[in-house]
Amino acid sequence: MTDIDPALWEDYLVRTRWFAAKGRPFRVTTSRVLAEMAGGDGRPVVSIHLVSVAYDDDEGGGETYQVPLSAYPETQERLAHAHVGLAHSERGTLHLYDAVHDADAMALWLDAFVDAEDGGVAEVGGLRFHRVPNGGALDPALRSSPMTGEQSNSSARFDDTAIMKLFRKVTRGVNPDVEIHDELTRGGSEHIAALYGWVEATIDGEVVQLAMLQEFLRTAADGFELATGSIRTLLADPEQELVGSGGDFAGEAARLGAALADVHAMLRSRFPAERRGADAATALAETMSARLERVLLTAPELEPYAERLRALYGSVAQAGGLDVQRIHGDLHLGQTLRTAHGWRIVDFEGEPGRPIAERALPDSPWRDVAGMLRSFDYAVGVVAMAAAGSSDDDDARRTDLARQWAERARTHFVEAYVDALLGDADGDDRPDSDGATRRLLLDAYVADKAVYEVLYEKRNRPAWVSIPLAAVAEVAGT
Ligand SMILES: Nc1ncnc2c1ncn2[C@@H]1O[C@H](COP(=O)(O)OP(=O)(O)O)[C@@H](O)[C@H]1O
Ligand SMILES: O=P(O)(O)O[C@H]1O[C@H](CO)[C@@H](O[C@H]2O[C@H](CO)[C@@H](O)[C@H](O)[C@H]2O)[C@H](O)[C@H]1O
Repeated sequence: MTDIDPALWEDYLVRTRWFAAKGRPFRVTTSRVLAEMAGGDGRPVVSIHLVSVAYDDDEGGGETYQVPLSAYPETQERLAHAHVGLAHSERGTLHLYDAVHDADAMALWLDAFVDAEDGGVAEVGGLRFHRVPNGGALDPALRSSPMTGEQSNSSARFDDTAIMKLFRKVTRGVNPDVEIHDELTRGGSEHIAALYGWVEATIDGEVVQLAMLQEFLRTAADGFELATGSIRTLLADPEQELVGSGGDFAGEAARLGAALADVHAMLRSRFPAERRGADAATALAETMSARLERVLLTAPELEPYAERLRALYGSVAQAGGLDVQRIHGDLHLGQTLRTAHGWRIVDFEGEPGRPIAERALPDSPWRDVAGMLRSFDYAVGVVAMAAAGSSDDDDARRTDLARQWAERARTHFVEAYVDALLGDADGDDRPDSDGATRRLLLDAYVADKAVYEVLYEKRNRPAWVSIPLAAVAEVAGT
């Protein structure tokens, strides 16, 4: 494959969901072909490109993205929606498509995983395909289809058997999603999708992990869809009482809280975890304050709440200590799936905006708990936004019911989490489980997440900024 014109990459990147730079000025600095998998038998040649971008704004910085392309000498009507552009090679003009959408291309990944066999490794075109011992059996006849949800990465499922997530932002070293899934799979966690394998390569002597293969959860329903569905059910009949109605989410929220506590307990036992001293609380407060000051530059609408938030973070600095362990790091309802066998948590990659090395550091589990609390609030906010404009006499009652829904979901989630935490076999009182510290940390993490979301929404879904802004106003007590 010959080099691809930077203008083609720039035009393509802004059309994708996974490109993080929405609205920021950027340029493609380099692109290179990392690996190439030969086609044949009606399959395309697939080349895996690494495309680096630099940002031309005050924030600066840059990222490298993985872009696998399938190349055909003729245009492919079936892939029109995934067309990337044209390239010129010694083989003539090639029509390039996003390989994740191309079942004939994804078959090359599947074949390589099949060749790796249980617990083994296969090398194909510069990539290493690893299979975990006792992972699922893989049939080479499985057919892939791309997942269609809003994603930071790109996934394709192989029928009902497995799902492969291709990491879009590429960083050197172990990917936290692979690392955590590997440990939790070995530990036999019931609340994740088991890891089947992963793909990696070596660049300048360092490992980069490019994709992850997991159990496909056939009966899964997205947690955020379930929550918004439950609110819609509730509001459809504003006469009804929440408790005991079909729209009450308290039971699901409690089961989710217990599932998170179980995952946290296993993470505590399989990764470093410790009680840190006063310095850790001060450092946490500084990190939260630094985020606030950074986001204020782009979101001046946060200014009226800034003083109160600084005071809240100031109290965190006085907390005296902090229990830390490996956590999820970007937990929200969209990272949870309700299956016939209970809740599962997915996507342990951490917060997409943070450097990968930072995401693997031990952190407070209350960050995850707060992430879920924010998500209950989002579910209510999204339903309210969809209903805006259509007003009737029951509006006040609906607002009240939605508020009750969020309150019950929050309370049941946290109570079940804390109950499971305190009932943990180790019997000690970690992490930060005294009530006052917990409430302080939860408030601060909720505020910090809402501040993060203000920036996230401004860049990705400007119409949604009002949801986290309202949360900031609430936590700032204004
Ligand atoms: N093991 C799985 N089985 C079924 N669906 C899954 C599985 N893992 C993820 N999904 C679906 O794919 C979506 C995106 O997965 P996720 O890991 O969150 O990707 P990203 O890192 O791109 O955000 C999830 O919200 C879920 O709907
Ligand atoms: O799932 P990702 O790792 O890509 O997380 C990013 O995108 C999320 C949106 O898809 C974003 O989550 C925010 O919106 C959700 C509703 O769509 C809501 O449930 C979350 O509470 C809210 O934070 C997440 O913040 C971002 O990192």
